[in-house]
Amino acid sequence: MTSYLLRGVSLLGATPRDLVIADGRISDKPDAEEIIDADGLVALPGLVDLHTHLREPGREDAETVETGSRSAALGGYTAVFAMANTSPVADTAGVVEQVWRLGREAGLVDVQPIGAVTVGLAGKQLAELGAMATSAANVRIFSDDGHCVADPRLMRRALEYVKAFDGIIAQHAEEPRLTEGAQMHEGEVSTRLGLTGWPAVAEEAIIARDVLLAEHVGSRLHVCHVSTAGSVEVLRQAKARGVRVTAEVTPHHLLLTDELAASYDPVYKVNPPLRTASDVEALRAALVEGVIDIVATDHAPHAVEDKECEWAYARPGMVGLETALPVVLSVLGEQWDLIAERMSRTPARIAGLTGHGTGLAVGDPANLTLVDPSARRVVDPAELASRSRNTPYAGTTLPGRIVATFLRGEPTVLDGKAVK
Ligand SMILES: NC(=O)N[C@@H](CC(=O)O)C(=O)O
Ligand SMILES: [Zn+2]
Repeated sequence: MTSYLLRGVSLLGATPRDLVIADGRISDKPDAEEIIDADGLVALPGLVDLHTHLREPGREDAETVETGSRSAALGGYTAVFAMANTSPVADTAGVVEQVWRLGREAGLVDVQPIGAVTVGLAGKQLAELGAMATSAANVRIFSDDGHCVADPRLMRRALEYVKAFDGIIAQHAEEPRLTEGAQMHEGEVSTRLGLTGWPAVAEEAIIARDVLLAEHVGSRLHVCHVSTAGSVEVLRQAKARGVRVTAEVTPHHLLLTDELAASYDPVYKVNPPLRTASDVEALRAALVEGVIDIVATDHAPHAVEDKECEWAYARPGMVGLETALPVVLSVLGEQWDLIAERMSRTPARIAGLTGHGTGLAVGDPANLTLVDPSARRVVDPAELASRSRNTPYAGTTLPGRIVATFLRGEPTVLDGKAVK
């Protein structure tokens, strides 16, 4: 295993120093076989994404575990959690083990499968949560993401079931009766465009219900892709009462608004939908404050025929792994410790993922990423490593370039390029 000396690297913005990586760990050895000039680069613990769609098995034309892993590594990630809405659905030990094994074979990031809460994501009966938890994939997070676990009795039972092993139910909060036929955020813009709206209350009502259920059961709830100011207030109250709830926000909900739907370009169609400028403002404040715990990408690759069509027929979702850190940098500025907290340490802690999200101290596993904060890049969809091109940032200039990523001391990205 090659050892590396990162010359003049800044740990989270601190005074530049040399950092040695040897035998897969941060080392106190004085030198190394390879020297990397890290002048002007900032080291962050490798990013951890709790919400990635990898599309394998079933839609390998949109993404595979390998292409998604490469996209993740290029974005500075060393671990991603793969959502269960594949085909077949990841609702058995067999499928989660398959995804886990494919991740290990690709060897670019640690791929941790999320198991479905209900069989086939159909919301009717609980999936084999226990079998997935005891499988080689060691599943601790369960989600029907893409669908809401709308039945309150099933949600209660799922929370009760995972409590035994301190598991988490990650909810896609969308009351389906309030979003029938919805195409975008319900508000001024949807009225002007004549598109059916997805009201904020469809999200807020489910979060309010679920924090009460989680409180009642004493179990852990995680709220996926929080998108409204009202949701932030529900979470704030629940946390103040001591409910075991955590929440994520996506980079796109921190930057983009529903005004973009006026272009009718389906690249801006996503669930939950892009909201208003005042929601964006509330989400940013909640992330800084910690009412929202983490940033998660909701990387949702889609094939051209599912995206480049009429708005009403397009699938919702955007790719996000390769632009997440630049978007967050543009939103938060160079608050490196906060970025490390929200994109690496806290997601690792929520998931109970050891070896990731560390302090980059001597002896820690060398899972880290090097960023050039002074670089600015124009996003070109053709340059993405993801198999899909549905980025809302085409032609946008974003700050920060991910120069290198290390997974247990092995580079997965060097000089901004994937190593394999
Ligand atoms: N976010 C999306 O718009 N789409 C996701 C599902 C989801 O996260 O809800 C997908 O799987 O495409
Ligand atoms: Zn979702």
